[in-house]
Amino acid sequence: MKKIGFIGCGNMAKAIIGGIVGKNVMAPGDIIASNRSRKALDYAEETWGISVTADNLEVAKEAEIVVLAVKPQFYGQVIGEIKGVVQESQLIVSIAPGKTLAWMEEQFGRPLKFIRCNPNTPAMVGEGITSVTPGDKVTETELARVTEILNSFGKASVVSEAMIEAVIAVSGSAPAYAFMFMEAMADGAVSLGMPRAQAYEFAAQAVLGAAKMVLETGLHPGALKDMVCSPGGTTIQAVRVLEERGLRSSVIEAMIACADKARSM
Ligand SMILES: NC(=O)C1=CN([C@@H]2O[C@H](COP(=O)(O)OP(=O)(O)OC[C@H]3O[C@@H](n4cnc5c(N)ncnc54)[C@H](O)[C@@H]3O)[C@@H](O)[C@H]2O)C=CC1
Ligand SMILES: O=C(O)[C@@H]1CCC=N1
Repeated sequence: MKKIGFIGCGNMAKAIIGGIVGKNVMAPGDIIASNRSRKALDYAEETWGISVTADNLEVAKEAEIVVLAVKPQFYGQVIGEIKGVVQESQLIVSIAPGKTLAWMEEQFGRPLKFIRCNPNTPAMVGEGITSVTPGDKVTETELARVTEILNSFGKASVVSEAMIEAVIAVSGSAPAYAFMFMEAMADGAVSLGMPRAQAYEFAAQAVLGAAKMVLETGLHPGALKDMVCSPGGTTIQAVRVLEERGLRSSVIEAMIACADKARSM
C-alpha cells in the first residue's frame, strides 16, 4: 500500500509532491500518481522518483489517501471510474472548488471518508497555505495525519465548509494576484530605467519582506503601511495614486467574483 496517491499529476499535484518529498515527510516510494498524459508522469518519476501509472484504478486501489487532483470538470468522470474499488478505510481528498462533501458522497454513492482541501501553488516552495474540511466519517487521528502532511509544505488550517469559497479567493487563487502585482511593480521599475531581471528581484523581495512583517510582527497591515509613509514623503504619493485608481475595491471585487465562480463549479 502507498501512503498517498494522486489522480491527475498537474500543477497542484506537482506542487504538493514537491513539498512532501522536499521536506522528507514521505519517501518517494510511498507516493503514487496517475495522469492521462505520459509527459507529466515522466516528469514526476524523473524529478522525485515516485511511482507512476497510467491507470487511475491502480492509485485508487493502492493509496491510503487518494487525492483527486484533476480539474473540476473531470471529477465526475474520475469518480465514476474509481468508485467501485475504493474502500471504506481510505481517505478521499478533493482539492477542487465547488465539489462539496455532499456532492462527493452522492457521486461515490455511499458515505466514505471525504476531506476537502484547498491548497495553493506556493506549496511548491514550502510556503503553501491549505484549508482542511473533514467530512463526518473522518476521525481526529486521520484529520491530524492529513494536517501533518499539509503542514509539510506550508501551513494548514481547519475551516468549515461555508468558508471554502473565501479560502479560494484569499489563498487558492491569490498567488495569481500577487504575481500580477509584482509584475506590475517590475514594469514600473523598468519604466524608471531598471533592468528587468533586477526589477523582479527587488519587487519580489519587497513583497516577501512585507508579508513576513505582517506574519511576524502581528501588527495591523495599516500600521505597517503608516510606518513606510513619511510625512510629505514619496510613499504617500504612491498610496494616493493607488487609492485614486481603486486598488482596494479592485481587489475586493475580484475576490467576490472568484468566490462566486467557485460556488458555481
Ligand atoms: N492550480 C492551482 O493553483 C490550484 C488548483 N486547485 C485545484 O486542483 C485541481 C488540479 O488543478 P491543476 O493541478 O492546476 O490542473 P492541471 O490541469 O495542471 O492538472 C490536472 C492534471 O490532470 C490530468 N487529467 C485530466 N483528466 C484526467 C483523468 N481522467 N485521469 C487522470 N488524469 C487526468 C491532466 O492531464 C493534468 O495533468 C483542480 O481541481 C483545481 O481547481 C486548487 C487549488 C489551487
Ligand atoms: O483557478 C482555479 O480554478 C483553481 C482553484 C484555485 C486556484 N486555481
